Amino acid sequence: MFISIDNIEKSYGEGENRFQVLKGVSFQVEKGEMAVLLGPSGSGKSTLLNIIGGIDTLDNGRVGIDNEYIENMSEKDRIAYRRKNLGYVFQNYNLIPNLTVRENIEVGAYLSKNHLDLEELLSVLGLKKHENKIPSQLSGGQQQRTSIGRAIIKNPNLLLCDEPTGALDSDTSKQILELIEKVKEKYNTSIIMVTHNENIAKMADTIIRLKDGEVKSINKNVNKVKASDLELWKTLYLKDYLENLKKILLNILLCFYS
Ligand SMILES: Nc1ncnc2c1ncn2[C@@H]1O[C@H](COP(=O)(O)OP(=O)(O)OP(=O)(O)O)[C@@H](O)[C@H]1O
Repeated sequence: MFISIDNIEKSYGEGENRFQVLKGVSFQVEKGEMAVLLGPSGSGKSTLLNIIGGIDTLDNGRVGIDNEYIENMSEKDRIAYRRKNLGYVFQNYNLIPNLTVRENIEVGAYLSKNHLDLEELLSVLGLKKHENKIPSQLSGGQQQRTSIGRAIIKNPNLLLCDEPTGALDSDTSKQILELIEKVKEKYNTSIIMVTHNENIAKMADTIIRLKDGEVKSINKNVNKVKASDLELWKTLYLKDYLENLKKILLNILLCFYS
């Protein structure tokens, strides 16, 4: 097994305020496979991703990539391990504001001896004509393409994506998901992607459902959908509809009690 997440436990706070966020989470991901972590807000998805990415620490359990376990390493080896194995894509891009697209991606290349070819990657990302712009001159989708480039240029074994389309409209979201799918197929990258969107999960090889810090189910996705065929608008429409309904009900209540 390529990526092995074994019995992860994590709590925040002390004494009476102690709150267990992850209660023994285990799953595996094969090389070149995409796993989606699906679950409601507060179920522990981002905490888990941050632990796998070495951004946060765990209380119990272990994370292994290709039989290397980060918990057994010195700080120096841990940094080298992160550089070699991990790329991170966040919802809010986190680009360096005064560097161009090309320079932002190049930052990732300096972290690896085995990096991908920058010119080829700029073409794969569809960013060739924007390469000399700085982030404030880009659309949200172009900024997210740049952040995917920065994460992937070092040719990591594992790409971690935390709600990568959370700040984007449905058309741009689809383009970004198509790009993530293309990267996975071209470079055989393993991907763990966090989302609360059931429709996005349909593109995964494996769907892992989390609830209250526990794994509720792990399913191989036999009816996998290509990113280009995902129906994202339905979810957004339902979300907008529920939001409007909530506002209407609140207004009725306010009228009633005022
Ligand atoms: N640094 C922290 N200190 C204390 N509690 C935290 C910390 N980080 C997360 N939590 C708590 O852990 C729980 C899980 O948070 P997490 O962000 O992992 O959930 P999530 O499933 O990613 O939610 P969302 O979809 O809303 O981002 C939440 O109740 C949150 O308040």
